[in-house]
Amino acid sequence: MTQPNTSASMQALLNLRELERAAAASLAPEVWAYLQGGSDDMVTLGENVAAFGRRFLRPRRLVDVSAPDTSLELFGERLASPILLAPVGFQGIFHPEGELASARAAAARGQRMIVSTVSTYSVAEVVAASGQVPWFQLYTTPVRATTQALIGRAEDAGCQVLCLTVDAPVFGNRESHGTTLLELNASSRKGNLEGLDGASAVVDASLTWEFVDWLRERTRMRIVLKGIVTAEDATLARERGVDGLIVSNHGGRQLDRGRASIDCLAEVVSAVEGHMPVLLDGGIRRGTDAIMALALGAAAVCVGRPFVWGLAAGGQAGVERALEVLQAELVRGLQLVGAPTLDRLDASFVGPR
Ligand SMILES: Cc1cc2nc3c(=O)[nH]c(=O)nc-3n(C[C@H](O)[C@H](O)[C@H](O)COP(=O)(O)O)c2cc1C
Ligand SMILES: CCCCC(=O)C(=O)O
Repeated sequence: MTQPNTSASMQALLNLRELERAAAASLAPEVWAYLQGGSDDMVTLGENVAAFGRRFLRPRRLVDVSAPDTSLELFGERLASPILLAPVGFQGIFHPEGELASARAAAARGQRMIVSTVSTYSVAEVVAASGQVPWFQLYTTPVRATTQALIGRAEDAGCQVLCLTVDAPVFGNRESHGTTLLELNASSRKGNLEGLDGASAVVDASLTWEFVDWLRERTRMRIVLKGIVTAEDATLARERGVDGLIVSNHGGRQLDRGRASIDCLAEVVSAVEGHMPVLLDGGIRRGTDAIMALALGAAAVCVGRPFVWGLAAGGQAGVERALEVLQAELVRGLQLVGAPTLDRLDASFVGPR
């Protein structure tokens, strides 16, 4: 049964699980499988969520939490919330308004969106529709001139932050959704790549750290590497003068049997020694998950599937609801753990069982 796209029906959905159920009912089975799926046996996909479940909060008492504030400064910008919308490609398959709806919702809530290279609508269309300038996620084609033109489009749209995805030299083995990704890549609209030569291949198996230098010479955007999961690579990124990192395993869709994102965070944070912000994505389903990540050193977090559940269930209103639910959980969680502002959080708030 398809849900009516009204704010009122979205308001009735109490948490992300309910939005997930509504999304499942709205999407064709192959689109649902593409959204939910991962690689191989989907061990890492499950771990991303399970690893939050193995951690517990250590709340502090008798702290004045009457004026909670979730704002933060990131790359010279004041953000209202540390929860960002992760880059998710081909959003037009989840709802006809795709990224335009997601971006309008993000703008309405003062939250930042990251637009994928393979977005249905171009980053310029997203800016025009929402009035918000997103971050841009970069997949590279083997043709450097094409990549350069793509970066130019992001710059022309006003983007200040470029997230280079580094966990996809090839695509993961997506048994759960068969050839859907390849078909999408071949047949879906990709607004950012229209009119560019050699734009059908969006990954480049020959990419190395030299490409980060290449990027640095060609753009003034901040460069963030998305997909770093080890201290070793965090150190290399720091030596290359990268501006930020996103600890991520691509929502368990690339390498299977890698560790959960939250299990990779501490070593990455410790390797960068405060020299750049470290973000995290993967498995965040409740405000308390975000609190754990922030307490363990993440400057901010991104959610992927959760906002897409909203998009599928109710377009812009659905994305707004997903973001609203998570933000309300974050605020209440901060009050209940005794940390009215994000800078009060540290690792002492998280413990094992
Ligand atoms: C349907 C789908 C499409 C995605 N497309 C992209 C993409 O185009 N670029 C990218 O860097 N990551 C992509 N990702 C990964 C997300 O940015 C993010 O790392 C992941 O979804 C986070 O995990 P979560 O879904 O548990 O929040 C995609 C994820 C999903 C579920
Ligand atoms: C061209 C690939 C984009 C989608 C993607 O990154 C994913 O399905 O995980």
